[in-house]
Amino acid sequence: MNAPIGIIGGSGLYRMEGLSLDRTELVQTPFGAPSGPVHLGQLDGAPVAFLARHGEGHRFTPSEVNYRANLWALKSLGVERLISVSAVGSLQARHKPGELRLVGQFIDKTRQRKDTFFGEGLVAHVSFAEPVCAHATAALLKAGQSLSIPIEDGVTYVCMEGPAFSTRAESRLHQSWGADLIGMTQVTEARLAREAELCYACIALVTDYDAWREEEEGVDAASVLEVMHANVDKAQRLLRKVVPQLSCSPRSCACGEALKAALFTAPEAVTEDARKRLDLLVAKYGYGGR
Ligand SMILES: CSC[C@H]1O[C@H](OP(=O)(O)O)[C@H](O)[C@@H]1O
Ligand SMILES: Nc1ncnc2[nH]cnc12
Repeated sequence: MNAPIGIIGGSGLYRMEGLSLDRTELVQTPFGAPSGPVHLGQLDGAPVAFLARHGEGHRFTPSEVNYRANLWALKSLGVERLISVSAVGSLQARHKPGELRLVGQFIDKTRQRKDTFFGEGLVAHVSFAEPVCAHATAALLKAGQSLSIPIEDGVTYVCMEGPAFSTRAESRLHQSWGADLIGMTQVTEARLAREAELCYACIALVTDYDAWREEEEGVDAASVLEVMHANVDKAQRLLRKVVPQLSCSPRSCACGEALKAALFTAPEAVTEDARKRLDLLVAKYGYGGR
C-alpha cells in the first residue's frame, strides 16, 4: 500500500513512535541512494512513510545527506504530503529551548548542496515565494493548539551549511536580519519538495540559543541532542494528532501543481536521458520517457 503522508525525522528523531510497521523499502533512485530504508506502516490507522534524514545511527552530515534521493524515494512510494522534523537554534529570546515552531520562510546560506532535480537536459523554475504548504502548516498549528502545546507558526529559518555551528558574529548577524531560527537542513528539503510537487511543512524543535547570548558559551551537539531527547515526544504527539486528520482531507492547495508553469525547456529539446531521469516528476506534463 502506498503512503500519502511522509515524515522525515531529523537529529534525535530516528524512529516514529506508534508506527506499526508493515515493511521497509530500500529505494534506488536516479539520484543515488537515500539516507536509509523507508519505513512504511500505519500511524493510528493512517498509512505513513518514515525516513531518518541523517541515516540510521546518524551517519550523514547536513551537506552529505542525499536530499534528492530522499525526496525521490518518498515520492515514488506515493507520498504527497511531507512533514519534516528539525532541531533548530533560536535567534530570538521568545523561542525557548524545548518549544515547537512551524517554519514559514527561509533564508538560504547553503553553499554545497544538490538542491534541484532539474538541469542536464530539462530546465524548470518553480515558484518559492511561499516555501511551505500553508494548508499542512495550518493543520499542524491547530493540532498543536488542541494539544495545548505552545507553538507559533510563520517563523523564519536560516539554513546554514554547517557542520560547525555559527560564530557569535554570524549568529548576531542572522538575528539582526530578523530571522527566528537556524538549522542546516530545511531549505534544501523544501526546495526539492516543491519541485516534486509535495506539500511540505516543517516542525522545528528549538534545542538551544545558538551563539548570540553573551552569557552563554555557545552551542554544542551533545546539549542539542539532550534537549531534543527531552522534548521529542511533543513533536511525536503533534504528528500522531495531525497525520490521521490530514490523511482523510484531500489536498486543496497548489503544491501538487508546482511544475505546471515551471517547465521551461521546449518539449522537442528535452533529451531522452532527462525524460527518463525525471519521468516520475514530469510524465504528467507530457515530458515522460519511461
Ligand atoms: C545535532 S545538531 C546539528 C544538526 O541538527 C539539525 O539537524 P536536523 O535539521 O536534521 O534535525 C541541524 O540542521 C544539524 O543538521
Ligand atoms: N544552533 C544551531 N545552529 C545550526 N543548527 C542547529 N541545530 C540545532 N541547533 C542548531
